[in-house]
Amino acid sequence: MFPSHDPTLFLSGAFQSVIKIYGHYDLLVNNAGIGSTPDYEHLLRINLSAVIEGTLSAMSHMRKDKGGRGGLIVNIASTTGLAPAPFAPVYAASKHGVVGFSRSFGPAVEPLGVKVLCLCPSFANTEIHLGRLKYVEKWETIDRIMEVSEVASAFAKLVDEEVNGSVLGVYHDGAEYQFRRKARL
Ligand SMILES: NC(=O)C1=CN([C@@H]2O[C@H](COP(=O)(O)OP(=O)(O)OC[C@H]3O[C@@H](n4cnc5c(N)ncnc54)[C@H](O)[C@@H]3O)[C@@H](O)[C@H]2O)C=CC1
Ligand SMILES: CC/C=C\C[C@H](O)C(=O)/C=C/C=C/C=C\C=C\[C@@H](O)C/C=C\CCC(=O)O
Repeated sequence: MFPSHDPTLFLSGAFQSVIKIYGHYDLLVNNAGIGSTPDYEHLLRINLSAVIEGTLSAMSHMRKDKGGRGGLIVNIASTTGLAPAPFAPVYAASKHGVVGFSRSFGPAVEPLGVKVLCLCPSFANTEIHLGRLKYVEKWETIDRIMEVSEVASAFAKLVDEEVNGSVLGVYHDGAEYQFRRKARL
C-alpha cells in the first residue's frame, strides 16, 4: 500500500521488493484510484501521477535494452477519460490524462519490448461509489451499473489481444475498442 498522502514515494521501494523476490516484472496493472475530492492535487497525484510513476518504474525493469525481458503495463482509466463528465470534472481530467499517457507511451516503448494498454470502464459496483450509488442510479443515462465480473472479462480480452496503445471501453452492453493505436495528431 502507498501512504495515502503520496502514492509515488512508496513505489520505488515496492518495485525493488518485487525484483528481489521474483527477479523480474511481466505485468503491471495501475489500478489504484479515488473518486472526487475537494483536494484536486491529491486526486491528480493518485489517479494520474502515480500511474505515470508506476509505468516508468515498471518500464525501467522490463526494457529489453537494459537487460529486461519485456512486459505488459495495463492502466485503468474510465469512460470519464473518453467523454465529458460534468458530474466529476477533475476526476475526468485525471482519467483523460491516463488515456493520453497510455496511448502515447505504448508506441514510444514498443521498441524496448514493452506494451501499454488502457481499460476504460463505465460505472461498476465497487467501493469507490460507497454512499453515492443511490444518487448514481437516478441518473438517466446510466442504463445499468455493471458488476465487477463484467469489467474483469473486458480486462481479460484486452490482455489477451494485447494491441499496444489500445483503449478498451467497458459499457453495460459490452466492451468496445475506442482507440486501436492509429489516430491523427
Ligand atoms: N467503479 C467504477 O465505476 C469505476 C472505477 N474505475 C477505476 O477503477 C479503479 C479501481 O477502482 P474501484 O475498484 O472501482 O474502486 P475501489 O475503491 O474499490 O478500489 C480502489 C482501490 O484503490 C486503492 N487506493 C486508493 N488510494 C490509494 C493509495 N493512495 N495507495 C494505494 N492504493 C490506493 C484502494 O485501496 C482500493 O483498493 C480506479 O482507478 C477507478 O478510478 C474506472 C471506471 C469505473
Ligand atoms: C450532475 C450529473 C451530470 C451528468 C450525469 C450524466 O447524465 C450521467 O448520468 C453520466 C454518467 C456516466 C458515467 C460513466 C462512467 C463513470 C465512471 C467512473 O470512473 C466514475 C467513478 C468514480 C468517480 C465518481 C466521482 O464522484 O468522482
